[in-house]
Amino acid sequence: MTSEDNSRTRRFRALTAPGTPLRHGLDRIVKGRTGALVVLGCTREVEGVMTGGFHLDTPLTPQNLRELAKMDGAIVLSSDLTRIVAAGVQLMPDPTYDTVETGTRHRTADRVSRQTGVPTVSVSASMQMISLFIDGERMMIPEPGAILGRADQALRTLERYTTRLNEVTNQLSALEIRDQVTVRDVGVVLQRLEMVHRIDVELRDYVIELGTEGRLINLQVRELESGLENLTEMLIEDYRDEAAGITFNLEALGSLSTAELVDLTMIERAVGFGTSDLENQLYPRGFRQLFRISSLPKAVAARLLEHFGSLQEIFSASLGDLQAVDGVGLRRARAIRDALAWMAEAEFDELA
Ligand SMILES: Nc1ncnc2c1ncn2[C@@H]1O[C@H](COP(=O)(O)OP(=O)(O)OP(=O)(O)O)[C@@H](O)[C@H]1O
Repeated sequence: MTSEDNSRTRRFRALTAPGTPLRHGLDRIVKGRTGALVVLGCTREVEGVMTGGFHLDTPLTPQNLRELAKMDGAIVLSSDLTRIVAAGVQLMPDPTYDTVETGTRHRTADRVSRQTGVPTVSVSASMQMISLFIDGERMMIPEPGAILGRADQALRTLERYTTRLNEVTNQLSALEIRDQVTVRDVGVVLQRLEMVHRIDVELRDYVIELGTEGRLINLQVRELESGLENLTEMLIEDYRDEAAGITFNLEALGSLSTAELVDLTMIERAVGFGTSDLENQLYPRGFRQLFRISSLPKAVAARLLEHFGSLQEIFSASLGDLQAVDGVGLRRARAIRDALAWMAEAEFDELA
């Protein structure tokens, strides 16, 4: 599936998520056990398969949808999903479109969606189930209760993963300050970062499917991930060194299977550390550490690194040395020295 397909599917899943008028209407139909076939747009291709029925052009409200679903035939919505264009429509898609669905309602929904490219929704009267047919696929629209259970479980996993990620990131900071970082130490952080990323993607899908009921989950996810937002970019700034053969391609982590992700040598190979020895020492530039000094403007931090070349050099710089950098006066130089001293103390405690 291309990313364009993916975002189209996400859009329609969002449109059928709890809180939308369409979903309210569909839920009422499920409760009323009547079933329905709804075409989510009225293009020329859709008009080509429509016969009979009533032309309405009435607002899409849960009540209207529920009432019109009592009639035999399909309901056709306007392409912006704000109006009901027609009801009681007989759809006549080309029967040569392959479908594995059983039951005429679901077969028709599948064929119409494939033939016209417009998504359709079927509500099964016998199974009390809502399905979305889009781009040749059928997706069940689960009940919010079922998604909430899964989302809750994923949240608990995310909580464990972010705690561990914070732990290994703090350990990495301590080692960076001691100048004792190895490929293994960075590999462990990347491993944990990717695990958090994967569970985050899963949770984002749940949030979309839950619609308005997903707001709390969304807040909890943001809360758990606060402070981790720029970690990927900072690690790249610190460790990518093309000249030394360290490609540090973090996108490659996404191609590792779950089994491969637990193996640090696979991570090292995918990302590209320029060595296969996990105990090999690495020399971070120090972006991540400097950006932790809140009073220091980012531009000045970047200039400091450019001037000194590495965090270790900044650590051993005198007040006078620091002031040689554009934007650093005596006060700022003192603030940098104090912050670094404080950091060193805190990080040595971390390793103790
Ligand atoms: N080609 C079609 N165009 C419009 N509506 C249709 C079409 N085919 C089926 N339907 C609608 O689906 C209804 C149920 O048909 P049928 O019992 O064959 O479906 P089903 O797939 O077994 O559905 P369910 O899972 O709801 O029992 C029909 O009464 C009609 O309202």
